[in-house]
Amino acid sequence: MGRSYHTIDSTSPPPPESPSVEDRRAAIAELGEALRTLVEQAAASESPADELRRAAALVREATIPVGKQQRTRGQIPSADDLLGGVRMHNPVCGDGSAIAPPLRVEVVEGKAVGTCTLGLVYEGPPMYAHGGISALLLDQILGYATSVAGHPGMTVRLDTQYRAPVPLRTPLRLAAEVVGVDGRKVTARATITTESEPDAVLVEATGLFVALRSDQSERLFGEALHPDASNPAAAHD
Ligand SMILES: CCCCC/C=C\C/C=C\C/C=C\C/C=C\CCCC(=O)SCCNC(=O)CCNC(=O)[C@H](O)C(C)(C)COP(=O)(O)OP(=O)(O)OC[C@H]1O[C@@H](n2cnc3c(N)ncnc32)[C@H](O)[C@@H]1OP(=O)(O)O
Repeated sequence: MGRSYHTIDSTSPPPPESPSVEDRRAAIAELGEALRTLVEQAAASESPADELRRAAALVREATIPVGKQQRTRGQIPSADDLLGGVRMHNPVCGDGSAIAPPLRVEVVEGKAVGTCTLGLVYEGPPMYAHGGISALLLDQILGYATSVAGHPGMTVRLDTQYRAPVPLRTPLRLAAEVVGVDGRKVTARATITTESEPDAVLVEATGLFVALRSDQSERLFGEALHPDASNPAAAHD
């Protein structure tokens, strides 16, 4: 993998050999699945206080092996492949993310189409998703649509219309497509529906994305994109 980690526990010996990227991805996904089950069951839990305290102690114990080798803010995860679109910890799609539903996205007839089910951990109004979570999902699928259309950029504007509440624990469908390109500015639209009623739009959004100039890309991401460049800031988190 050729990437060094900032080790916060210098007493622990390094592993005998680097496991393969595929094996680390599988392990990250396994941990992500366990974490998602934990946070969902915690959000839905009606267990008595002593059970919750026992769980808190177990979780603190589980944090020890996970924390042994940590990357800094300026280091891209070694299991990721940015150009290949692998982002293991993406908070919407990442298999390793405790907070990702995760959203599964594919391209269907030029549109980005996503599916997910939101658990009680995303609750805003009782029984329904928090509005910020809907915006998060929409921003992600809009970004995906602009990327697959060959116009990746950063969101500079996200207009969201909430027409009906998004039900939790109900299979959802998201769809997004690019509707306009004007130089570096790309406009895309997206919707959230349930899978069972794909014509009844619950939330819709229009996103404006701006493709970065190379100087902007360097300024914002240079530290992460050139890990070998001398950068004293990278030594600190
Ligand atoms: C994008 C990738 C870069 C490379 C990174 C490397 C790897 C990444 C790999 C994969 C990514 C994979 C997945 C990502 C998936 C989902 C992510 C979801 C998207 C996000 O979560 S992303 C985070 C939130 N996002 C921000 O954190 C942006 C904050 N922002 C800025 O950092 C600056 O805004 C910047 C640098 C973007 C632009 O720089 P700037 O603002 O100086 O604008 P600039 O001069 O370049 O403008 C050009 C034209 O856009 C117009 N324009 C600008 N802003 C406007 C606005 N708000 N409304 C209307 N028009 C606007 C101007 O008016 C001008 O228009 P005109 O040409 O007509 O004059």
